[in-house]
Amino acid sequence: MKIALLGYGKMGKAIEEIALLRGHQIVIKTSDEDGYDITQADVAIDFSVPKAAFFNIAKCLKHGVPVISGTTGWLDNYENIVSICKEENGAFIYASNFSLGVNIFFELNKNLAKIMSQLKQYNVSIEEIHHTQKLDAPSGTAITLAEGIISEHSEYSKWLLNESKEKAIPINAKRIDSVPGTHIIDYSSITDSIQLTHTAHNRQGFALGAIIAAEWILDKKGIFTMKDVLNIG
Ligand SMILES: NC(=O)C1=CN([C@@H]2O[C@H](COP(=O)(O)OP(=O)(O)OC[C@H]3O[C@@H](n4cnc5c(N)ncnc54)[C@H](O)[C@@H]3O)[C@@H](O)[C@H]2O)C=CC1
Ligand SMILES: O=C(O)C1=N[C@H](C(=O)O)C[C@H](O)C1
Repeated sequence: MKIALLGYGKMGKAIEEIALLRGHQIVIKTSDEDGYDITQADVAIDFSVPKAAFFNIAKCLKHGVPVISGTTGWLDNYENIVSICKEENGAFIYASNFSLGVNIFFELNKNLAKIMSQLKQYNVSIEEIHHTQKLDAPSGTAITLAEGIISEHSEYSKWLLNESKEKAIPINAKRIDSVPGTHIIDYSSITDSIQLTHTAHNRQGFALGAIIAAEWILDKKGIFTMKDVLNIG
């Protein structure tokens, strides 16, 4: 398939490498919002920056090009994209994390939250560690984890960044050198702690997941998630 890479930074380059190995063609690679004809592509993959994602995704949908977005930090505009996708009868997937491992981790997180909801002596917190170039905090993945806990655990109704309050899940964001992405869910009581950890060793898992999603969406119409693509949970 012919792929447009909207965002040609760390992720764009990792996606290009795996896409070529899988026999795909990169017809557009851009770090700008203009100066290319999106209709040359069968599918677009947006890994850009929070302020550019909405424009990039909307442009694809308005030109009938299915689009995958992994950009984080733009979700205030998610419902607008849903409306555009419906109006244009387009195809769209957003995932805060495209890796298989994290999508399994999302399911483990919800199952654990369901159990811990019965055990009020444990308090939950989330830690996310990323490289120092990351623009947004907390990570999109940490937000998805917090939302997963809130959906299953009656004690929690929101999350807070680097802050503890009743009914809120604290998300502690750390930025260290070149860490690709580590997420830790911690349930602690006075007597012990239970932790679930996902550690990305590099960006290949994110990149492969995004390409698998792009291959999957080619003949679809609608708004999907990685649960639809991977058929897990
Ligand atoms: N969902 C997932 O699985 C993952 C999501 N991410 C997210 O993907 C995004 C990109 O991450 P990285 O590649 O590490 O960042 P990066 O900073 O290396 O690359 C972003 C690129 O976007 C370019 N850009 C700026 N404005 C643009 C525009 N208007 N149109 C297209 N490109 C534009 C920048 O010049 C830069 O080259 C971030 O939001 C990050 O959180 C990162 C890894 C995995
Ligand atoms: O910016 C990154 O690098 C990553 N961003 C995503 C996020 O915000 O969750 C996914 C991954 O953790 C890497």
